[in-house]
Amino acid sequence: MPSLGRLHLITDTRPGCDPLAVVRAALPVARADLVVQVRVTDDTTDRQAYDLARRVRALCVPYEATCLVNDRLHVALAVDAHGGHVGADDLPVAAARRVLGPAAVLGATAREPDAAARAVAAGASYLGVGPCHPTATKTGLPDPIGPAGIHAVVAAVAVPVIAIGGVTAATVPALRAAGAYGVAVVGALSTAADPGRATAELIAALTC
Ligand SMILES: Cc1ncc(COP(=O)(O)OP(=O)(O)O)c(N)n1
Ligand SMILES: Cc1ncsc1CCOP(=O)(O)O
Ligand SMILES: [Mg+2]
Repeated sequence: MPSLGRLHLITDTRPGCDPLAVVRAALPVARADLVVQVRVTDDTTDRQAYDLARRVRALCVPYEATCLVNDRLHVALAVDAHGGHVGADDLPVAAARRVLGPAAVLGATAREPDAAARAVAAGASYLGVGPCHPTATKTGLPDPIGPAGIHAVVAAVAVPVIAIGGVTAATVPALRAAGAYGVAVVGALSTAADPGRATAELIAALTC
């Protein structure tokens, strides 16, 4: 299993976005500290998801960056990704582990300590925890849990906790102080005027 990167770039495939351009800008800056999670909108076909994931996987190779696929684990297997990420509407964690196999990176979403501990017992190798802060990227989420909510989960599990939801370079220090191993971002990179520079700022915040 590759060591987990601290900066998780989640692809933004909403209209007007260019996810491959963002990945290309981030990779030379973050290199093996980068995890690219291929996440597509629900109306994306499996063929389109496969094509994007195949390209992302190839881009990651020279940088030894990790490539994961959100939700669609058959796409993860098809492109030989390092693993996948599942949440409450996806395959249960134990089933996802059976699909991906023992060596894969498997992330699971958890918002509170009990669910987090259950996800780890079922085979999650890291947890995506949030939303930490308000986000415009995903609707229908519960209230933000803040750094204190992150800390509660960190105290309950022994796997890396990746904080997600409204994360920017400015909010990283408090999340790290709460025990987050890393962060996952969509908008902080996909809407950045200069995604390479935004990547450098996030990496600097994560490593100081
Ligand atoms: C690192 C990380 N954490 C949480 C999520 C959210 O996953 P999920 O709850 O399944 O929601 P969708 O992303 O599928 O809409 C994530 N993708 N990555
Ligand atoms: C998929 C997801 N799950 C919880 S928050 C979120 C979206 C995070 O996007 P952003 O980094 O733009 O707030
Ligand atoms: Mg999901």
